[in-house]
Amino acid sequence: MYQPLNLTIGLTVFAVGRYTCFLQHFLESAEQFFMHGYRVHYYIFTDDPAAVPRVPLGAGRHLSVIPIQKHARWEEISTRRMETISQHIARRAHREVDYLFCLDVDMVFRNPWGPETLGDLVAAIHPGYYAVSRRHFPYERRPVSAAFVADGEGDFYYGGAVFGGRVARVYEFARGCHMGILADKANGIMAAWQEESHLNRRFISHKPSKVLSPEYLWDDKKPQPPSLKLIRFSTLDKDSDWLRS
Ligand SMILES: CC(=O)N[C@H]1[C@@H](OP(=O)(O)OP(=O)(O)OC[C@H]2O[C@@H](n3ccc(=O)[nH]c3=O)[C@H](O)[C@@H]2O)O[C@H](CO)[C@H](O)[C@@H]1O
Ligand SMILES: [Mn+2]
Repeated sequence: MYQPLNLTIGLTVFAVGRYTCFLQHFLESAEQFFMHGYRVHYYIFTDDPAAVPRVPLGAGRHLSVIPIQKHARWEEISTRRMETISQHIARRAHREVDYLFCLDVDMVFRNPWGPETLGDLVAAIHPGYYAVSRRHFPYERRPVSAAFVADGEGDFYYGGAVFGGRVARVYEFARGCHMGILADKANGIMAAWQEESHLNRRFISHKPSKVLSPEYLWDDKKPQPPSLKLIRFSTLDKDSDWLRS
């Protein structure tokens, strides 16, 4: 239905330090399943451009490698993404894409991810919390944090590994999260789940126009429940200690 609009879909992904090892599988699976038939622009942010594999791309699909610096702590690498994404949209991506998805790299596509995921502002339900009552959501609960969520607030707990939408909306969203992260940093605080906490805070005051089910953000460590018919995008089981050392 969106095809006549001739859209370009951007995808940002970060591969810093040892996380470059995920790129091959990520990109190959994206070529197979992500937005088939659309123009796609991958933006790969990495401290090691030479480590980006040369995955053959289909017609109308582009890949740009954007060098970034490596931060020492993994929490810093992960949370800095909000700043980098918003700067990248302002400088460049706003001219190049209509929609933008921002995804974790330690993941793989297993089934089609298509135009049904397009919306002004898109979030995905975290696979660990779709069947859990709201009071168990792991929101940041310290009032001193900019990511603070009071009891009784919030509809869903979203995963930090997937968000997107129209590029202008993603800019505002990522920038807002970055501002919260900066405020916390000034106070010497790291939110409970890093940028995911800020993302969840912001989605309460700026509700997503579309919420993706855990089909779009699964975790291979979990058994597939009968209610989940199709796994489209899933976290690989990984050795976090090795990756982050
Ligand atoms: C189960 C769990 O614990 N989940 C948390 C963890 O997700 P994850 O364990 O999925 O985080 P992660 O290790 O995948 O890091 C997030 C992303 O940052 C990039 N990256 C990170 C580190 C690095 O050295 N190099 C690099 O490139 C990469 O794109 C990666 O996919 O962390 C997230 C954000 O911090 C959230 O808090 C999640 O809730
Ligand atoms: Mn991840």
